[in-house]
This record gives sequence, C-alpha cells and structure tokens, in this order.
Amino acid sequence: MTSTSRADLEREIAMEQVHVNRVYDNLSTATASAKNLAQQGREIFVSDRTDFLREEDGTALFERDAFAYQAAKRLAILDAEHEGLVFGRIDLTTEEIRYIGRIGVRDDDYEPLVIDWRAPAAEPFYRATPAAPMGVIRRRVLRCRDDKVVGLEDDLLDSSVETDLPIFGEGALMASLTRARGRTMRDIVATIQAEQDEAIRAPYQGVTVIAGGPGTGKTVVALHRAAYLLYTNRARLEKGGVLVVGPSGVFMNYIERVLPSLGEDSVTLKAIGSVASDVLGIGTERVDKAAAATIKGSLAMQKVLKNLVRTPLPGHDVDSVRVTVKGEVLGLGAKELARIREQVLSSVRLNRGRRMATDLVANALIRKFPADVEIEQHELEEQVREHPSLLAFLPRWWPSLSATRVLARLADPAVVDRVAPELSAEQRAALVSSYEWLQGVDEGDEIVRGWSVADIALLDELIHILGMPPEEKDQELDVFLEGGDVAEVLTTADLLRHEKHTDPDEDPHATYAHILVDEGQDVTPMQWRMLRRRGPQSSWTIVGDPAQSSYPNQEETTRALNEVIGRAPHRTFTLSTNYRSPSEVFEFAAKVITKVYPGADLPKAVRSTGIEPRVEATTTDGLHGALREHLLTIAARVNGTIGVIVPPSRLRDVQLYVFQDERLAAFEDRIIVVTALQAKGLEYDGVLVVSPDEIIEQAPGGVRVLYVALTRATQKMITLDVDTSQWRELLK
Ligand SMILES: Nc1ncnc2c1ncn2[C@@H]1O[C@H](COP(=O)(O)OP(=O)(O)OP(=O)(O)O)[C@@H](O)[C@H]1O
Repeated sequence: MTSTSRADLEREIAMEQVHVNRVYDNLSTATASAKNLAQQGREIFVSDRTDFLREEDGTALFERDAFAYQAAKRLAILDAEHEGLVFGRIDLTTEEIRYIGRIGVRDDDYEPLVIDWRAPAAEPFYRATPAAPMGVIRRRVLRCRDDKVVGLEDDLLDSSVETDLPIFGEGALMASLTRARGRTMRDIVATIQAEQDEAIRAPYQGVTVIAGGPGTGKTVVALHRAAYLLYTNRARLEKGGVLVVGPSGVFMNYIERVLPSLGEDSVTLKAIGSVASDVLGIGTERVDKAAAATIKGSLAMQKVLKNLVRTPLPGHDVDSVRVTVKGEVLGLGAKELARIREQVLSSVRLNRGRRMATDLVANALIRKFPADVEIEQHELEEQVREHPSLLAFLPRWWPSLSATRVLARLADPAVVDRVAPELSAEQRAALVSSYEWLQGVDEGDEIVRGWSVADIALLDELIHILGMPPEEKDQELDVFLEGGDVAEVLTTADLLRHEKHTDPDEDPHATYAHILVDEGQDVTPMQWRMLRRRGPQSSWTIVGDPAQSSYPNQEETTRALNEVIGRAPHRTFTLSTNYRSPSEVFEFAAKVITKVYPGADLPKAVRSTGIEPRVEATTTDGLHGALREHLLTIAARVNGTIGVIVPPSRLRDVQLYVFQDERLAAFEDRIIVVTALQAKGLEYDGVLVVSPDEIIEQAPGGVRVLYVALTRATQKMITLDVDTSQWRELLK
C-alpha cells in the first residue's frame, strides 16, 4: 500500500532508527572488545600456549575479533559527512529482513545486523527489478545523516505477493539525482542500478572494460568496483596494491572521497601526469599544444627515443681512442667503436653497458698489439685497461644518461632532424617548439620543472631504454676521471635510488595487482606503455568513451590498448543510462557528436527539466559583460556549482575577470573556471560553455572535446560564441 501520510512516515522512520541505533551500539562495544580480545588472542599465542585455553578456541576467538576489529577500523575512516553506515533494507518473501550497509556488522551472537554491500547476500538489493524480483518484495533506501535516519524511499518489487508493507516516497534514485552537486563526487552505494551492479561485481581476473556515453556512471561504478575487489580479494590486493589513474589533479580531487566513504583507504590515486613519479620523482599538469601532444603520444616516439639514446651527446661524440703500450700505438676508429656500441646496446641497456663496453674496447685494443713484439699477456692487459687515455675516454664515450637530459635534447632542431627523420617537417617543428621553454635552462642542472603530461610518458620510456644506473663504484670512477663534474652522471642514479630493486636489470617501476584507468579513451599509446610497466601481471579495469577522446588517432590507441589486454580474458559492460544531464541538454550535445562520430554510444537521459540549453553570442570586446550577464542568469536558476568551460587561450582572462567582478563575488565559491580538457569527468549544476569554435580549434580531439564540455551540466547550460559561430552548423 502506498502511503503519503507524514505521521506514517515519521513512525516508519522511528522504527528504522531503532535498528540503526542497535547497529551503532553494537559496533562501539565490538570495537572496544575487539581491540581488547585481539590483543589477548595474540598474547595467548605468543606467551602462554599451554594455558587452559585450547589453541583452537584461541584461534576462533582471535579470528572473530580480528573481523570486528577490521570492521571498526574501516568504520573509523568512513567520512562523517557521508550518508550513514546503514543505507538499505530488503524485505524478502521468506519474511527475512536484510539491512545493507557500507560495512558488515554482527551482534553478540554473530548474527548479521547489517550486511556489507559487497557481500553476495546484498546482491538482490541492487539487482532485483519488478520483472525479476529475486524474492524481494520491497526495497527500501534509508537516508541518514550521520547516525540519524532522516528519510526513506521505497520500491515495491513484487506486487503479486500479499503484503501489508507500506511503500513510501518516489524512488531513491530520482531523489538522489535531483540534489545539487558539491565539489566532490559522492558514492552511489544506496542507488546502484542493476546494469551498474553487474560491472561492479565482474570477476577480478583479466581486463574489465566499462564503456558508455557521458554521465552513465562509468567513473563512480569503477570506483565501487575497486572497493568491491578489495572486499572480495583483500589479501591479494592489499599486498599487491591498487592504482587508480585519472586524467588530471582536479579530477583526482573530485573523486578522492568516494573510496574512503566506502571504507577503503588503501588505494593509490594518481593523475596520468604523475604516474611515473615513482621513478622520476616528478609529476605535472601542464598540457602541450594539440600538435605536439599528438606526436608525443604516438608510438612513433619509441623509435625517436631509441635514436636519441644512440646519438652521442655533444662533448661525448669522441670517435677514436688511442693508447700506447711499449711504444706501440693501439687505436680504434669511429667504425670499430660504432660496432662495439651496437653490440653492447643489443644485449644490455645503456646505463648498464659501461662494463661490457669497457671489456670490448680493451679486448679490441689488445688484439691490435703486434704479435712479434714480446709482452706477457697479463702485462698487456693491465697496461691497456689502466691506460690513462682509455680511462679518460670511457666516461666521455659512454656516459651514464639521465632521462631528463636525454629528452631535453629535443629542443635542438638539428638533433630532432637527425633522430626523427620519419616525422614530417611540421611535426618536427611542433616537437621542437614544445621544448622552447628549455632555452636558458642550465645544461648541468637536473631538469625537474617544466615538463608536460605527455613528456612524462616519454621520460618513463627513456628510463626503460636506459636502464638502471651503474653501480656506485663505477660512479666514483667517473667522479675521479671527470674532475668532479658529475651532475649528469649522478642524475639517473639519484632518481632511481629510492626504488627497491632486487635485479638491477629489471624495470625499476612500482607495480600493482590491479590498475583502474579512468577516461581511458584519452590515454595515448605512449601512456599505455607507461601504465603497462606498472602492471605487468595485474588485472585491469578500463573505463572510457571513445566519443569523448582528446587523442585523435583512435586506431593507434586501440592497438596500444590491445597490447595491454594481450590474451587476458576480457569483458565489456556498456552502461546505457545518463544520470547526469537532463534530456534537453544531452540531446543538444548528441546532435553535435553524431555529426562527426556517428558511432558514439548515446545513453538515454533518465530525467528531463523542461529547460532547453540557450545559444548566445558576443564579441571579444563584449565578453566580460556577456560573462557577467549569463553567469548571473545561471546562478539565479541553479543552487549548486557553476562551471565556466573555456578554450585554453582564454583561461587566464576569464579567471581574472570572473573573480574580480563585484556582482559575481556573491557566487564566487560556486564558480569554477576550467578548460574543456580539465572538465573531463567532472560535472556542474550550471554550465557556461565559452567559445565552442575555439574549444574545437585548440584541443587535439576537436569536436569530441567540445562534446565533453556540452555534457557536463546536471541542470542548465548556456553556450556563448565569441566572434564566430561556425560550430552551430553541427546543430542543424
Ligand atoms: N546509480 C546511481 N545513483 C545515483 N547517482 C548516479 C548513479 N549512477 C551515476 N550517478 C551519478 O551520475 C553522475 C555521472 O556519473 P559519472 O561521472 O560516473 O559518469 P561517467 O560515465 O564517468 O561520465 P563521463 O563519461 O562524462 O565522465 C554522477 O553524479 C554520479 O554520481
């Protein structure tokens, strides 16, 4: 029976409060006694094994309380702002009642008071539908603030069963979707939908791809999947580690509360520009201009970097060595040295090759000693190997190289012409100009600042090509020989020293048991190679929507991704409902994308507001006035956040204006000014998209990136042309 009476609802809430109180009471007693008993349990095993308590009793006690202790520990990290420990209840045809919560809690008799949402017994809460009720009559979502029940929403799932269970509310999903958004993403644990639940609970092994259009919950589902995997594979994943990678620092801040709100804090979150901080010690957010970003992301860079490593540094391009033993001059020329270099590099990495190169050069010189001049073999060897000319030659000819010093050479057009003959002249020019900032940087200094996000994958590739630095001993030799000028010699070593290695020839990167990549459509082929080094044995969750890609060469990206997937079992889930944007906003955006990408996944919007997006125009001169007018309009209509999405070239100007305008000051803390690339994965209640034409022109993904901007609004959107309106052709 559907009930609307306020008094009935209050009564029902009070009844649920009784159960919620019981859960919290139980948990606090369990926490105290668990800590206590867990400690005692340990003492029994350590100090008093022959005591009256039999060992198996001790084990049982210890395990039980370790469980309670774990639960309490995880509860302690639950975010107090979040919506309570208990959030759901199902009433089954068997008259069983199950409460569902962020973690499981049991009473003194070990009976469950709340079931962890990830446990199999909680599945019907998410999967049951009126068509397939799975034995559930009524699903109830409890809305709590801390430990207080403040509301509830019911769904009747099986109307064929005679029941007097009351039904309240209009459904939890709609209630949750129409609430204003804050600055960070919330968990959806109370309202996960059936198709999302399937992706969350997919098996651990291999590769799980979560696809679907904008706003279908791919990100939030993937994060719940991470929490689910930690629950079902805790031992393996806590030891091996879980890495979550997203497009930017802003995005990582946006999602960072979701896992702790689910009771998980053992996951490493990294923006793609910081993935290689384990070996480089640096991370960055700076993005290159479109042309340079495209080249730097491409697999063509693999060859460019290999060539770069093989091309001697200026000052190190010595092409002969000469030693004198017993008056005989022994020498090697450019050709012989080049042959030795190739031989060494075909079997070891450059930074590990000095010893082998030394042996080969010494042996080649020894072979040159005339057979008819008498000398003891060991004396000849010693004289050659320890000859000051050879000792001075070696570090010059075979210096240890740091990745950053090697990459910095791409600022020189002559070097780029030499190492990248396969790129077009325009591509080479774009590459060189992206390193203009290196002019004026002191050659001897380690270059830590200034790199772009795309450079990070190149630096990581270089560390892979160059290998581990030589042993400490070799370096001391270098110091001695080079008169103490060791900045270059020590840099790679410095960067790598923090890492724990067992085998010096292995890659030094940190590795993880599971890697979750969000906005996977933007990961360039070179970045996939960087990620794969962090998970040679890992399982993967890859989230993405090709229609929103900012990397233009889809075919190459697919190839690189297939290398990650390899022969591992893989499964794809395509989510089909847009929970973010009202249908009016999404249909507008869909028109634009289908013109250039007819294959785009177009989800169905779950709600409509009746408010159509507005299409406005201004000129550069009138921009400030227009910004004020439209932002005031949006602020008057929506309660939550307001995103101003701009082309990169206008970012600073718009930021400065918006935060200085007196009339906008009242809304300052609700307004966020970002580029379309920075807006990836984020959402705002109201959105003002500034200069769509320039957004298309300045982003590597063109219209796809404009599509990202047009799909961020949860309520209201205005587009604002500046000077030109060509993109409107796409709306026809
Ligand atoms: N089952 C759900 N219950 C409540 N809210 C949901 C649900 N599923 C998704 N949402 C909400 O919909 C919005 C969009 O989700 P999310 O950002 O994960 O989508 P996405 O598919 O990653 O989008 P994009 O491709 O644009 O980055 C978020 O506010 C999310 O909380």
